[in-house]
Amino acid sequence: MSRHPSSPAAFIVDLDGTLVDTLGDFVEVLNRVLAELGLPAVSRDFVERTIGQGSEHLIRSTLAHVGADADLYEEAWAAYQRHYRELNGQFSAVFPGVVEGLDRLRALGLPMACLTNKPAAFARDLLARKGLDGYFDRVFGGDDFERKKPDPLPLLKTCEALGSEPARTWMIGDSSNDARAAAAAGCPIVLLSHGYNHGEPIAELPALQHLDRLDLIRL
Ligand SMILES: O=C(O)COP(=O)(O)O
Ligand SMILES: [Mg+2]
Repeated sequence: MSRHPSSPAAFIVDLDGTLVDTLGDFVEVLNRVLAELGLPAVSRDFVERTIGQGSEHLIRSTLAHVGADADLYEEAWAAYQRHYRELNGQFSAVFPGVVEGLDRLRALGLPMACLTNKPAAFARDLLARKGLDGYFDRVFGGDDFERKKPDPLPLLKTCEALGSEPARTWMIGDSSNDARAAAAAGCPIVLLSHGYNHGEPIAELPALQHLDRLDLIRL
């Protein structure tokens, strides 16, 4: 029985910037790819501003940023996959408060999914390597649906998979992609401040809750 109308019935949790600080992985992979292609390296700042919309967007933006020919995309994509598969998680860390926060969510006994724009295979691998895989009934990546966040489709499909109503399925994320997708899907949004929001302050986006750590979530 629900405690009040907006009490959660399920949770959908983003991965990069929300559960795991993966910026180091992205920087390392991209710079290995660029070195292999004989192109200049990119800065951590550039990568932080650019991640969140999936690997295709990241690779295309990176090639454009270093002034490379867009025709290099296929080669860069293949190299990106190879390097990412190999070092996934090695330059990443679980954010403080995440394990405690997930424990608090799990204690409610509600269905939980991880939904990221990262390719699903990399997401599953990263969750397992960081010991976070056991929390989720379902894991969906950017290649599981026709469109990625900020489109609402991935959230609506995930609600369907969890058997939960969007209005009572809380999305927990770190960027405007999560916030826009949640708003369009009709899901309440909880935003974490420690992630990557294209260089914009996340506090400016409307949310049910703004948190500095996941374990501070009000349930
Ligand atoms: O763009 C990505 O690959 C990661 O994005 P996420 O924040 O949806 O996990
Ligand atoms: Mg994110």
